[in-house]
Amino acid sequence: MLLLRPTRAPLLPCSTPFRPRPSYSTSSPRCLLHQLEPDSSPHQQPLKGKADWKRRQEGSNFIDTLNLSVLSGRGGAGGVAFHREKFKARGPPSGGPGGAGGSVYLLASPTVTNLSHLPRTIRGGAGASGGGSWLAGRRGDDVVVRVPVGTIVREVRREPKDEDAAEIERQEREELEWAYEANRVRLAEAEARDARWTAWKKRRDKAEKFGNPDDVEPWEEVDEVEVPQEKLMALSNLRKALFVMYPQAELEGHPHFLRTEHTLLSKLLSREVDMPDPKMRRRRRRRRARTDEDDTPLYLDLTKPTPLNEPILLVAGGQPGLGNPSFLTHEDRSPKYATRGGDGEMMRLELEVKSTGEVGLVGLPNAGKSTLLRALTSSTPRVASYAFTTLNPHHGTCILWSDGTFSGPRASPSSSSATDEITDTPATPEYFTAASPRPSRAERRAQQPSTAPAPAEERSEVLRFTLTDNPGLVASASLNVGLGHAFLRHIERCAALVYVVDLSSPDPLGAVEALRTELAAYARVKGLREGELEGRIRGVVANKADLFVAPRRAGAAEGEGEGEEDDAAGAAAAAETPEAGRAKLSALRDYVARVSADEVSRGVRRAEDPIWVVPVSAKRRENVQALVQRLAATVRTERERAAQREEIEALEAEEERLRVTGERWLGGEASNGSSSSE
Ligand SMILES: Nc1nc2c(ncn2[C@@H]2O[C@H](COP(=O)(O)OP(=O)(O)OP(=O)(O)O)[C@@H](O)[C@H]2O)c(=O)[nH]1
Ligand SMILES: [Mg+2]
Repeated sequence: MLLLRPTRAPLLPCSTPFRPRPSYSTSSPRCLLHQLEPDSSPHQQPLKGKADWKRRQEGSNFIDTLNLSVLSGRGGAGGVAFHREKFKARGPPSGGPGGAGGSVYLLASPTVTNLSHLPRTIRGGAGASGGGSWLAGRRGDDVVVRVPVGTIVREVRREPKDEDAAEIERQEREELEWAYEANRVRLAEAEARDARWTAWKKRRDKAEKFGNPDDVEPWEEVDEVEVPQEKLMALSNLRKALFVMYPQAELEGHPHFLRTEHTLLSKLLSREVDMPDPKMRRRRRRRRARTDEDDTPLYLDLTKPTPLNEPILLVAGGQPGLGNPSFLTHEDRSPKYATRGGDGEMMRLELEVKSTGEVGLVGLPNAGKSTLLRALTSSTPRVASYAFTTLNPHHGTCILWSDGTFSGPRASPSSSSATDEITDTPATPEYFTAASPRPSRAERRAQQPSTAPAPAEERSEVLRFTLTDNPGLVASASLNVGLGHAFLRHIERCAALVYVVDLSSPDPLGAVEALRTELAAYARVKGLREGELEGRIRGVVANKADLFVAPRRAGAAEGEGEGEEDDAAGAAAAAETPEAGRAKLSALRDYVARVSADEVSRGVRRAEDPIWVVPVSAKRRENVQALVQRLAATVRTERERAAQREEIEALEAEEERLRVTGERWLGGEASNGSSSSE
């Protein structure tokens, strides 16, 4: 997590210091900050557009990569006002402080699944100006950007060309120096005039009291010192950007005002506060570095949901301006000026969502991944008998109960649909094609049984894990061919992967081989460890096993002798006998065992993680119970390993902390020792 406010001085010392909103904690360490990932390769950009286009064609507005700008709001100006009351003609200054600008925060939320709800530019609200009667201006509205869990956030810095930046910087600095110089001359002049006036007034009062007032020379104004026009101009411009004046206030020769101005200009010169940008000449300022070593581009990997009360600060809102009571001093009883608010900041971000399911389903198009997800969870991805039905990842939760059954979170235990065959999703939604109009909600409610389903016998939840159905992989997806990386990025995060192959296809072994090759190639392209993705494969689901069962053969046999077409169908069906299915399955098992052993020997896979093979029929939900048991065992092992890894990391971090502290302590002792010996 990030610091929520930069530790930056307000424009001027102020009796009411700016405080962040109390609901946000500022204590979280900035643990996820890394250097920019090396692989944000520009060649992915056109294909990203292609993936989004294809999704839109299918009527989906899923967006998993997005470039956006976040801008925080400007702080409101302080108010310049004086209290007015009956019988009190000249009340004290009563301008309220301005409102702070709105900040922009980031929150990884499990309630969003993609980035389609985000506009390209996100702005925090501007703070309102302070009013009279000590009324503070309204704070600018904070904005919380919600992104899915699993989003990677990278800051993109587009620095202006070196010469431009240097030229603007030089010009700004020169104008500041001129303004400072002009202010210094005018301040010295005003202070001298003030001193002269005090002395003259004293003499005149004395003469009026004790002698002849005519002895005192009349008051004479001294001509102003010549200051070059451009310096006066620079001072006047900066004054407009820094202060709000009371209408028709004469502050030109006012020593107290000039002194305040001098303080502020000195702070600008020493870079304690930022230069104001009244003309938005440089558009918006980049996010300020919180500390010197903190000026690396932001990189966040949001693998866990962010606590709601601790959103991550992206850009802080502008500081509020101070009202004129802040400048009340013994000498200046009616300050006729207030400061303007600080500018907001801007940051350009590149967001990339990488899904974080625990078990990812990987397979060629049409293998039945979506059908399998529908069979195991209550998620309802589209199912159809053509390739690339699924274009973005779908998540589902599988719950295992103590009585050995399983269900998705919404599935009712008594629901009969748990055993129904999963049919393909109709191309056109039913309510467009249905002859009779769709029943109203009231009618549907009336049709429902009046009594609630009987509660299931006592059972408790044993395990709950998430499954991700991913779009189908094609050959050369790792080279970003087709919609390659747009699909592959979503399997990078799954703790365990499972291949789904169509057992009825001519070459299921070839399918496994193709998937392995793609994963290995993608891992290489992404600079992952060798075998990183292949090593995560835990099993193979041999789907569509129902196509090998007797009824089909029997159905085909019925058609025998009814013509040539039927002969062809009969031949195809003959290939799909249970014996053929068993032969294919055992060939697949042998092949997978060989692959597994090979990966163990290459050091990519642990010996205790051989790849299992489970034949299922996702469509008919047959043998899925055995599959769930396998998946549950895998998830349990992975969770144990993750917990162990976290423990080891925590221990290492603690060791490192002790080492650094010890070194500091020993270093301190050594230097003390040497100084005492001297
Ligand atoms: N007979 C039979 N058909 C199945 C089975 N599983 C899936 N199918 C059919 O296979 C076709 C493709 O299923 P999908 O679940 O859409 O396949 P997919 O792998 O998600 O495909 P993509 O999303 O395009 O990658 C559909 O027509 C399903 O009805 C099964 O176990 N048996
Ligand atoms: Mg699918």
